[in-house]
Amino acid sequence: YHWPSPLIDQVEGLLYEGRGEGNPDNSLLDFVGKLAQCQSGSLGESGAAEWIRFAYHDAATHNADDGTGGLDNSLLLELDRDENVGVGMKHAKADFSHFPNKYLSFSDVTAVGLALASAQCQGPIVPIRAGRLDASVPGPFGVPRPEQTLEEHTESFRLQGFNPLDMISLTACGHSVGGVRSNDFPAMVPAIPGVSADNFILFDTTTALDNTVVLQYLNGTTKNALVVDKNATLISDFRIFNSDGNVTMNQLADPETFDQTCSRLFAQMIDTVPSTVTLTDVIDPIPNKVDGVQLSIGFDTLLLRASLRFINENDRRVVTILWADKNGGCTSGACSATPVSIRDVTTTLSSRLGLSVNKYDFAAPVNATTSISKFWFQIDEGDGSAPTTLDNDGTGYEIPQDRVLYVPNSSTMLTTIVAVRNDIPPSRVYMDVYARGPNLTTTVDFARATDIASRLGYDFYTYDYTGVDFTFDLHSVVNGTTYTEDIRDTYFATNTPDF
Ligand code: HEM
Repeated sequence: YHWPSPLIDQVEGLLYEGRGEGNPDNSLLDFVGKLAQCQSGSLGESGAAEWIRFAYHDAATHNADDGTGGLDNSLLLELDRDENVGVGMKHAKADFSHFPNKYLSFSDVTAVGLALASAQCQGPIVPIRAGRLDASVPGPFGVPRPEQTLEEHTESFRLQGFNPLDMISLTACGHSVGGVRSNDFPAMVPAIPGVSADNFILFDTTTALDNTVVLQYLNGTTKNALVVDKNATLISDFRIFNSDGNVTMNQLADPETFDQTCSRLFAQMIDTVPSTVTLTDVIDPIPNKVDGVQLSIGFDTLLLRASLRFINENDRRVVTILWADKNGGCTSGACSATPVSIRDVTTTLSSRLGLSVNKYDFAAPVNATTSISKFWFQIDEGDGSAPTTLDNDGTGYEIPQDRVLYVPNSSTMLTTIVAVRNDIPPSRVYMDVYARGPNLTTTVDFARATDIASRLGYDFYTYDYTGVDFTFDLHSVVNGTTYTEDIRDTYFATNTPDF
């Protein structure tokens, strides 16, 4: 791992760190807030269950014989099919769609969603890899339906890459959360007369992703509609669960076996990708991670924002950021700073791994004339050992340019403000907009922001973009050379602490 690694950085962040802003629901982009919905609603609907079903339905159209399909986001193009019926699908789509960008595919977000859903609902820890690619055309039909025969289901799981025993286990793992909705399967789940058209029969009596569904099936108390429905055609779970004489279900009655099996099969399911796709190694927590790097402009100085994240807590730890000016030295005489805040950003997943994730935030004043070329950190753990230097394996953390800078504190979700060096006037200032997806949505030119006075050798430019939730690259063209600020996010417009 070497910083920056945009894909790894983002997936690792989504998995192991929250936003730590006190009120996670403030943010459109907060996975943890959405995941409070392990169970939500009076009927027991579960956001986590919706995310897991979504992941399965996307992966389920893999064809192991020719290596096509799998977790590739083709599901978004297949949601009008009967086999993908359900309001839960639309919820999951809406939840995930705030996250993809030019580095992060929708299908990687879906995989992360499954891991977070499982962790949040006391289910197994699921190892995550990244690098999935999103399909641009729908895939074949093939998601299993309740009315199909055991033979059809066995063949369908074979094509997905699962043997008949895996089919039993994976179905039990999936059907340990959520349930069947009357709106989606009215033949199985009737509306509650006079009360609600929207009825919901849970697969088991706990909201946890645990083996209760197995135990209740084995002891005959199950209410799982796919086991006990009076229409024998629709009881696909019953046919699958007892297809080996209940040997597998009896094994899954042991909680540890259930957890290990579900971890393995969920991982296999989300790693089911077209044969042309190569996934990264499993993404483990990065011990000392730099992120949130943003050179911006304050009133008297430039401002270098950056965070250093640790996965263990230490009250005695002292962290200093140091930097070199444009010429590699420190002619301004002031090139170090201490943190402005220390935040706990532990997620359910990281806490279940025994980690205590905390961020040291810096907003370092950088002389606008001498500027900055790179930064690094000194860490004193306060335990008597010698302080250590963290410098990205010797290269330092580089700031590639200071010609075009995002100004998050002056920007809003609707108005993007950038600062552009004015010693040599740019011939063009523009941004490439990615509206939460891998593909370029549009390119727009900035206009001078006449209401913001120039300062520190920078002019200000503005653009009102009607899409409120997007990532973007900024560019300034100077003497034929294009300077670029890679992947900024409207998220920071309202969520950058005001130092
Ligand atoms: C033969 C195989 C399967 C059949 C026929 C099947 C069928 C169904 C049906 C009919 C529902 C109700 C959906 C609704 O009312 O909206 C459902 C829900 C669900 N299924 Fe499956 N399923 C199968 C396998 C799986 C697998 C392998 C997984 C995941 C590993 C999975 C995960 C889920 C989840 C999490 C829900 C609950 C969704 C919610 O509460 O919103 N299913 N399934």
